Amino acid sequence: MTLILASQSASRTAMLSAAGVPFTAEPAHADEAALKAAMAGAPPRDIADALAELKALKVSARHPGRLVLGSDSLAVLDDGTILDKPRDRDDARDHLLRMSGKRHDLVSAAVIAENGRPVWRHVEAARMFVRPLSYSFVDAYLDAEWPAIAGCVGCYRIEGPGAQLFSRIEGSQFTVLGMPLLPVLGYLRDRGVLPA
Ligand SMILES: Nc1nc2c(ncn2[C@H]2C[C@H](O)[C@@H](COP(=O)(O)OP(=O)(O)OP(=O)(O)O)O2)c(=O)[nH]1
Repeated sequence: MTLILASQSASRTAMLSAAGVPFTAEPAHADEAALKAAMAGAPPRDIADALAELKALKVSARHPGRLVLGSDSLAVLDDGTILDKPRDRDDARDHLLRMSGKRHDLVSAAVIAENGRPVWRHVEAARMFVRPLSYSFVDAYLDAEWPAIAGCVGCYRIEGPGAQLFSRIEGSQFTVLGMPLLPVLGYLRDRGVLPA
């Protein structure tokens, strides 16, 4: 049985395709803003988990008997500030300068739902150590990467020139790309979607 990915994220669909997972993608069109507002002040991992669950449950309700995977990512600064995707190029510049020379966490959550109920969940964080960034570097980076990074929390494509932003990363690159892929693959093996 093929998995349904409740997402319109190019990065998430690319990850599952590259990993050889049989799936179809269907956007959830969930009201993420309302949930984020309702959970203001909650731990970022709980927010990412709840958003992933919201997407998975919404699509699962439309597909009885199918496994549905929802995912969400947040960038969390060391003072607890949560950064979403940049509104525009100036917002991306602001995000990058706020992250310059500091560590932030890229938190990615995944929830799998079946028959409208969550049956599996996992949250992971990658620790991202941004090197000190000059204004000229940031402006040249945005000249090259805007608007390609418009859909990316953290304002980088780690698989692309975004790698130049970091002195070190701790954790899985998959988590940065948009989901804790290896635990997801483990559950899919448990459920017979992938070969053991
Ligand atoms: N290709 C790439 N994408 C990244 C990177 N870092 C973050 N992203 C993307 C993955 C997700 O599409 C996006 C996180 O935003 P969300 O979790 O709200 O998902 P999005 O709205 O894109 O799609 P979805 O809610 O799943 O339909 O940021 C990266 O380094 N490379």
